Amino acid sequence: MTTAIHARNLRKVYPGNPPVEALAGVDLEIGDNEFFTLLGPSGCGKTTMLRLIAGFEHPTGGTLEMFGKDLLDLPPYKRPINTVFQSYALFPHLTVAQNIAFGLEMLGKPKAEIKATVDEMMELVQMTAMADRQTSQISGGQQQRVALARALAPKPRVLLLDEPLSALDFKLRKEMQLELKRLQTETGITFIFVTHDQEEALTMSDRIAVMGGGSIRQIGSPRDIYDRPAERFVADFIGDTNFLPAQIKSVEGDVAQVLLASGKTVTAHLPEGVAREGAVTLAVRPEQASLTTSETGLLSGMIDNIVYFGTDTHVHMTLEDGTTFVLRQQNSADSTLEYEKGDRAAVRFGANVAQVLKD
Ligand SMILES: Nc1ncnc2c1ncn2[C@@H]1O[C@H](COP(=O)(O)OP(=O)(O)OP(=O)(O)O)[C@@H](O)[C@H]1O
Repeated sequence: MTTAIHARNLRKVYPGNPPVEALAGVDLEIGDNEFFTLLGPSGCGKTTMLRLIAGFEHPTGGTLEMFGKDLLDLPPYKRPINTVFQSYALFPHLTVAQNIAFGLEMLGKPKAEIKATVDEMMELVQMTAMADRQTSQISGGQQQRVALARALAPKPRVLLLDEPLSALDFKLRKEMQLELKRLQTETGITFIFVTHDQEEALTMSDRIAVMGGGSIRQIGSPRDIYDRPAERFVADFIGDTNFLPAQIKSVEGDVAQVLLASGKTVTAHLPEGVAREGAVTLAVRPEQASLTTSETGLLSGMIDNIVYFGTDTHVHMTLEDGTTFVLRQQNSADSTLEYEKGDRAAVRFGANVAQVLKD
């Protein structure tokens, strides 16, 4: 993997009383051609990271390189980087084509080259038919496409995207998620995408960095992050998770035998850097568990509520030790839930499904 962006011990402290440490020493390598997402709750430092890469802010400490060259000495306009913001900042009185051409004209490109690039970009974002419309007369989704085309037109090596889909409605956002992924694949440009929406991150990214409190808590593929969260913060932030108290009985490599509150034992995955003995917390996703009878299950309890969601049904339980547990069962023509609210039942999940967490 060729490294596009390399941050080492990157720090940013905003002055104030008290000062705010927005980035607390971040180490990060983003590959060329990657769709890389910075995901985390509000205030965790995502935008600060983007602003440092773009050059709108200077770090308090650490280094930042792009394709092996120091970025920090370069002013923003000399960095082969472009940004798409949440507000598209288009010129409403200019046409689609003029908006896309604007940056290229500022760069002093020859007329013929500008025309060819604008045509190519309109084709790419499927806006050719609307070339002569003013951007005040197109829909939000179309404006988003124009903003993307304008940012891609100077052919930056890295495109920064700061929550670019958050102003769109749910259906359009879904469409644009696929569209963004297609654009990234077709152009081969490194995309660094910032969002606090976990579903957006999971559907589009090659890799995700989950941030919390100014540092990176875990980096991995969407599957790694979802199936193998390394710590409670990540498991809690991404998707729904059941947390179960447990005791480690024995460990072999990355597999642990753990004792549940019911006295039954189950095999769980043990990530690096997690306690290899004593009391731990297990994470189990709602869709990875199923209902069964008390004899065959791992943990018994009472069904508190059953909620129908159309595509699936959520079963809320209180286990014998008082822990709450939610299961999710997919609905289909031949699956009917055999349990009712108030029934006693037990929870079952397979070997290696549960994940031992760092607290
Ligand atoms: N110019 C500034 N001056 C002082 N503090 C700032 C400044 N910009 C950001 N901060 C603080 O730095 C921290 C990180 O902010 P940042 O905008 O990077 O977070 P974020 O993860 O992008 O949040 P959001 O999702 O809400 O945009 C926050 O505590 C924020 O209040």
